[in-house]
Amino acid sequence: MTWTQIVVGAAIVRGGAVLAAQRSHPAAARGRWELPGGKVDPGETDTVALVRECEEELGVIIRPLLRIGSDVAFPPRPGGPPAVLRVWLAELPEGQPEPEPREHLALRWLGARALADVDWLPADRPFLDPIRVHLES
Ligand SMILES: Nc1nc2c([nH]c(=O)n2[C@H]2C[C@H](O)[C@@H](COP(=O)(O)OP(=O)(O)OP(=O)(O)O)O2)c(=O)[nH]1
Repeated sequence: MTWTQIVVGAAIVRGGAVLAAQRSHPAAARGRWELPGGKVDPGETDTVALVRECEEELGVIIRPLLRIGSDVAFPPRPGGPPAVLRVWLAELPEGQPEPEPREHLALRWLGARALADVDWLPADRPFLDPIRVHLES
């Protein structure tokens, strides 16, 4: 049976803004923006992977709240497994430090009106509307 690589992303919301992260690699994606997160490892649950990746990338322990949107399929890569991006709304529990860009070029908190101001990776774009709804609620 074919397996699907799940990539999890966190829409970390604070004070009406969401945290966007600027990729450093590979060259084709360098400078573009994504949600913090990464690949789910074998045997790991999605949310365990989400918390682990965010701690590695940002130095904070997030709290996932609820899934938003639907899985978005990445374009197939020759020889690679099918892969999808799956996103959770998340929060930074009180007492966590300010997120720092340990693996990204930069971090930005974007309010609803600034959401479209950065060059998001294509798979992230379908999540912008559900994120906007949460930022405006
Ligand atoms: N983490 C994350 N990855 C995303 C998003 N949107 C998007 O297209 N991707 C892509 C970029 C990567 O190809 C893949 C995520 O894998 P990753 O973050 O573990 O990538 P990586 O290059 O650091 O890992 P690796 O290939 O070196 O194992 O999904 C997003 O919002 N968050």
